[in-house]
Parts: sequence; C-alpha cells; structure tokens
Amino acid sequence: MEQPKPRFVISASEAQAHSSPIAKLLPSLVSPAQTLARPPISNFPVAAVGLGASGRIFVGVNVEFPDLPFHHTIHAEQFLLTNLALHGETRLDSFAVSAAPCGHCRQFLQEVRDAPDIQILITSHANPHFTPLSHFLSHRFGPHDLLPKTAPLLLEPRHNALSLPTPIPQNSNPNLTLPALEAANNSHAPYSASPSGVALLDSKGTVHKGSYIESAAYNPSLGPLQAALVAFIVAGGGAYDEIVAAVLVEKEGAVIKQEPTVRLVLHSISPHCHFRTFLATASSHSPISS
Ligand SMILES: O=c1ccn([C@H]2C[C@H](O)[C@@H](CO)O2)c(=O)[nH]1
Ligand SMILES: [Zn+2]
Repeated sequence: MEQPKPRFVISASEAQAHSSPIAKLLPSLVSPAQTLARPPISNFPVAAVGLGASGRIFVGVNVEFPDLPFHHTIHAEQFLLTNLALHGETRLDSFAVSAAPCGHCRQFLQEVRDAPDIQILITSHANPHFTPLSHFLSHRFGPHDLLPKTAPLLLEPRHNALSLPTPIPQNSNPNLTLPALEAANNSHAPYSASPSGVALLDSKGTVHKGSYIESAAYNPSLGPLQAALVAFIVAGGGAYDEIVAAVLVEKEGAVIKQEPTVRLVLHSISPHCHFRTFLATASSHSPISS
C-alpha cells in the first residue's frame, strides 16, 4: 500500500477532499509522520497529528539534541501546539499520537482554552479511540489557578506591547530583529511576565520565528529557540548548521532571562551561527508588565 508523503501542515480543503472521515484520517497520518521525528538519542520517534478549528491538520514530532541535557528536548505534543500557534490556529480540537502523552505534555496542553475537551487517540493501543484530555489528566492544575479568567491563553490573540529603541540598534539585522520582536510580542509568558522571541536565518535566506511558551507548572515551558526550531523544521530545514544567524528579543529587566540558554543551545547545534540579543521595553499599558 502506498504511504502518503508526510507533511507538517495539511490545508482544510485537502483534509476534506480525503476519502476517509477526519476521525480515521488523523490516526492514519501518524505512522508516516513519525518519519519526520528527530530522535537521535532514544531512536523512539513520536508523532502527534492534530485537527485545528479551521479544519487544517497539523503534525508535531519529537526533537532530541545530542550533547545537551534532556530538558531541551521538544516533545511531539509541544511541537504540535507550537505548529498551531505558528499558523495562527486558535483551537486544537483533537489529535492522534503514536504513544501515550507523558505527564509533561498532559500539563503543557492545559495552556489552551477548554483543554479538558481536547480529544486524544493513541494509535499504539489495542483498541484506539478518542478520549478527552480530562480522562488523561483529572484534577488539573492550569492557567485558571494563576491567571484572571480574561487573560489570553495559548493560541489566543495577544500583543505584549514590547518595542525596541528606535532607530533599531546599530549593527543589527532588521530582517531578523523585527521578526524576533514580533515573536516576543506573541509570546505566551503570563506567569513570569518575561516574553521573548527568536528569529533564525538559514543559509537560503529564509527567516524562522519562535515565541517562548510558558506552562502554569513552569517546567514544561518551551523556550523561544525551541519554538523557532519548530518553525525551521516545519519549513523543511535540514541540519541545524544551516542556521547562520539568530536574534533573541527579550524584555528588559525581566525576571527570566533566555539569553544564556539560547546562546548555549545555539552554540551546540550550530557552532558558527552569529547570535545577538536585543532588550525590548514594555509600554506601561502592557497587560503583562504590571
Ligand atoms: O509525551 C511524550 C513522551 C515522549 N516523547 C518523546 C521525548 C523523547 O524524545 C522520547 C523518549 O521519551 O519520546 C514525546 O514526544 N511525547
Ligand atoms: Zn511529553
């Protein structure tokens, strides 16, 4: 049987044109999507294939980094949510995944509105069927424990009101600095009020943006470089040494600083990459600058 060629985003019209209904289509895409994973340490490829509110289908895979501590790993479910955010998708309806989501991922998924209703199917189970996230993680701890109800959650529109000194600092590459600022303004960092974003330039001249994503439980958070690497991989990026330049924008005086971590990870995965950081200021009416 011919396997469909795996991709990271499938348009709503393509998904609808398929002969099988979505509930069958999502699990059928998991096995081919596992070939997109990058697990050089575990050799355990994970793929999560999700349906967004727009009818588009998104893929997430796990990404491991040799030479770096485990906590830099990107889980398939984190990749999936980052892929949705990257494409402006506002809601995750359901996903099929090759293995049971780990505790960190069950927690990370709490960052979206109505998280308990996300339907999950585990393809490696004997009798795969969709079950709500509330079944996998009952008595949840989440954004509602720490934030006002009106606060924007992950995938919801937000603007962190960050700006850079004008004109943009000398020697900066505006092709990267402005996208990194945009990414920082989209960052979901309500728990630390320390939004940040990364823009990567590859050897073909393409820019890839990533916004830092926090978890209410802190540790499952996904760094801005990891988020930008998701964009790089989704765009068909190959080896990480194709990344030739990177810019981080983070908030001046913020309680959390990404700079040393981004520098360390970049140096490990793309040693010759040129890296700069710019500090942004938040205007006083920023919803997260209290
Ligand atoms: O929920 C999970 C559990 C594990 N993994 C990945 C992380 C690591 O790369 C590998 C082994 O744990 O599987 C995921 O992507 N999602
Ligand atoms: Zn996980």
